[in-house]
Amino acid sequence: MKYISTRGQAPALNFEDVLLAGLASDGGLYVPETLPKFLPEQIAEWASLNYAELAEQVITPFVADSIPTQDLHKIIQDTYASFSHTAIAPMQQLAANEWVMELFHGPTLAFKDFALQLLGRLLDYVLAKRDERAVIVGATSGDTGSAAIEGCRPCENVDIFIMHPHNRVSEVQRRQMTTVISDNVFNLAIDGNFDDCQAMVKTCFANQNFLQNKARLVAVNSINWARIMAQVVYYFYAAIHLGAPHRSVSFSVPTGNFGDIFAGYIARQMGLPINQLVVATNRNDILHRFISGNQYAKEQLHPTLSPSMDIMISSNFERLLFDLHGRDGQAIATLMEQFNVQGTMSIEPYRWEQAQQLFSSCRVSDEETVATIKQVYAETGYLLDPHTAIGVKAARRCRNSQVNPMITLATAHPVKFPDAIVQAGLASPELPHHLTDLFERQEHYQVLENKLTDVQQYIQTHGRFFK
Ligand SMILES: Cc1ncc(COP(=O)(O)O)c(C=O)c1O
Ligand SMILES: N[C@@H](CCOP(=O)(O)O)C(=O)O
Repeated sequence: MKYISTRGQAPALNFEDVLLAGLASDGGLYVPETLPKFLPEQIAEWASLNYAELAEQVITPFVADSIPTQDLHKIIQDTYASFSHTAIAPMQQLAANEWVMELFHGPTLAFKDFALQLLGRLLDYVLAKRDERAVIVGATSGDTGSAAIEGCRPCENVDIFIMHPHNRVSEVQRRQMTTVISDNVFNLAIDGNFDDCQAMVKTCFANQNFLQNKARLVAVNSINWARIMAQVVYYFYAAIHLGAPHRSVSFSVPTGNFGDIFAGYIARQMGLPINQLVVATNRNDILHRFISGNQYAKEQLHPTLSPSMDIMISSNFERLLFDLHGRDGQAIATLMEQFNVQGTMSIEPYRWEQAQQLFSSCRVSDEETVATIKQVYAETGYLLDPHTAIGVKAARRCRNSQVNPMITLATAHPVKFPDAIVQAGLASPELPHHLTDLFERQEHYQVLENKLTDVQQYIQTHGRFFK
């Protein structure tokens, strides 16, 4: 399968090169040139598969030209063996036709493990085969960081530098990253917000001279197509569980960088009967303002009780725009340039209306988040994390059918965000066994100014490949 850039000027690549590429050389994001499509009969045959078996079916067409079947089989089996629940992504029913899918049974207790446990193994495999070394530079609002560290730390040929916004992630999230002591793991607390960190990652890809040809630069954020690919699987898993392909389902997705919900959009393009995708945002609502009013405009970023979604510039939104513009790379290059200069964009109404046919959106305040945690707990005894609560609230407000099951993605375990749980008047759950001593472990991280040159210099002076 070939992958092309959303800005139309970078060379088409195969999966292996896309995995290692991060951003395309023209600043765009890679997407498959054509998506694999599954027929209803084929999807129906998958009803008896477990998660890893299903993942193999869904992922194979994306990687077949780079990874032999038996190697992929082993990589996927190992990936999901690291999860603590035998169902991998269990479903919980809240009410009639209302479900949550728990995506927090991986090692770092957030949905990021689904893709980053796989991505680490794929990287290790490809780098070893090519005898190459990689420097990962990643940005996190809290969850990608620890999942990437956990997924990539065992990779012999990888150094991993993760930037998080200083004092803007939860203490559990910070400790999950900073207590990992390994000579290839580096945590940087940046005096800025997540957008600042993400912008530095993208600038590093645009100009890689700072690496002095010592290693290649690799992305662990959802700009890397492999992240999206792995996340497509659980949409199939949930939908089949609830009757697909014979029944359509809807999803509500707590959204920040638009990666997770974009994976749902891709699943639908591949043949999964999805009726509605609800974009659930916190106060940082740029995506809600686009879906509801065709206005994609930068505003100040505010800290909230759902810190992982404190994001303004949503990387994967460009992938959706590409499709809405008939996959015209030049049009996207022009649009993104306009957005970079003016900080705002709208698209032609007929294109926006096309998006509205599938996507709905809702902004949920901190007060509503806390009230939802409280309400759902009172109704069902089930404890939501604040991000999932935003998804549930948005689902209840936006759903366009009571007949199709509505599934909210439970993107993180509540133990990661005790502030919101306590504000809801509830007791924060206990840390799972492998993290019980998290608060006693020693932390290692470097606070840096929000300056690219400082970050790059840090990488040069600390990275193993520069010695
Ligand atoms: C717990 C949690 N929920 C939701 C999101 C939003 O996901 P996405 O950025 O893929 O839209 C994130 C971070 O990305 C997260 O960490
Ligand atoms: N919420 C994320 C932000 C980064 O998003 P990504 O999906 O592009 O890696 C986080 O927790 O770090």
